[in-house]
Amino acid sequence: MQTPRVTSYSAQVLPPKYRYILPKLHNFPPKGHLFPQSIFCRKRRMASLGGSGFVVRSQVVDGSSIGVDNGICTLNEYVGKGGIDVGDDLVVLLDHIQYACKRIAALVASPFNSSLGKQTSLAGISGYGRDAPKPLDIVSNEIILSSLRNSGKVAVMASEEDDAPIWLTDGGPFVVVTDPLDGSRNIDASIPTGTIFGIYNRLVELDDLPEEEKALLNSLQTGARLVAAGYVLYSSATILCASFGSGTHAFTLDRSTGDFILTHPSIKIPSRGQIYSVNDARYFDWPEGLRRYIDTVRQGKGRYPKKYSARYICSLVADLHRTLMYGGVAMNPRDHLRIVYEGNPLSFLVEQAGGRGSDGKNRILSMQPVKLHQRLPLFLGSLEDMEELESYGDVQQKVNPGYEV
Ligand SMILES: O=P(O)(O)OC[C@H]1O[C@](O)(COP(=O)(O)O)[C@@H](O)[C@@H]1O
Repeated sequence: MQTPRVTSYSAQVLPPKYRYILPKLHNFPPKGHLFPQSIFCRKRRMASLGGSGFVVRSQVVDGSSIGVDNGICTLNEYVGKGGIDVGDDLVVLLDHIQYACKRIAALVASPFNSSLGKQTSLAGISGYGRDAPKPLDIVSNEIILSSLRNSGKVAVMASEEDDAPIWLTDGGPFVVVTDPLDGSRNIDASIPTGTIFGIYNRLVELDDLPEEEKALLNSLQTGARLVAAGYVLYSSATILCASFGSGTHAFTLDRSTGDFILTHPSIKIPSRGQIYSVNDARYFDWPEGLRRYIDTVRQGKGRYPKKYSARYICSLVADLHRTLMYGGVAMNPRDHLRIVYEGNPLSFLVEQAGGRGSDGKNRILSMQPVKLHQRLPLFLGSLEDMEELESYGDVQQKVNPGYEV
């Protein structure tokens, strides 16, 4: 199996001449979010669930009712004309992303995934060291690429697995950034993994630039420009969590019908959690501020007078999903995760759920990426926990020795 690797464009760095221009382009088009507030999903009997007691609670999102007691609402219905109506182009794109993620879900759960993982010809691509793409990353990347291409709606795809963005369709209205299979180092132990994606509008004012250049510039949009973002968690359940700019909503795959069903409308991250999530074997490489913060909250001496617990799966999507559900902070304080594929989409989801995403100092969504594969410290979580953490000032891990695992 071959992976297309494009290497030509000068290290995928934003050329200096654009550093001032790109943020200005970001006023186009105005981002007063695309979608109307009124949300209604049509009723459907839960035939396939056979009265299992599965209930989508009626909730209020921005004053509108969403979900129907004892009824179900699929992702397609949610985003379609009877739902929030994100527009036909985005509906088509989401349908293709869903399909790709169902294929990846099947792949990671397959009895054959471990033999795939042992195709050494695909592993150990030189120069990547510990971050060498695993075969399942590569297959997942190809699945997503083919779905985006087939959608006809994507001008450019930038993937963590590719050196450069891939130009797909002239006139495609969207730009998709993705980490096709995050946490894949866990796959042999059947620990959860996830796909992360972000969707931007194509910047039409760049259309006349050479392909490589416009592909890069479109991919380096700030997170504040996201039209939609999401992750798919491959775990005991397959959960697609997404935001289209008005709240964060999770849909669970019903394996009997193949539909993603709205199960967690309008997720609100608790303003406080009692959980911190970090690889604390790195404690001795942390700066003083981060050590003090963790020492303080685990003794119950922080602003919230309870002892915090540690939870760390080492699979970003899973750690974030738990954080959205229970609150707290999920962090990787070293320069490891990437702003374009992980930082921006996940910060968008957290903010839409009422939390905060930062690099320990700055709001992620306001940062201008200057490199496609730019890495940064990433802190995502409950508003009050994040404020407390940031008040320690010095929380970014600057030394980053080569960890083996
Ligand atoms: O080794 P660390 O610093 O704990 O990093 C673990 C993190 O790296 C990831 O595995 C992503 O790294 P890769 O992009 O190299 O796969 C996340 O899923 C996880 O949260």
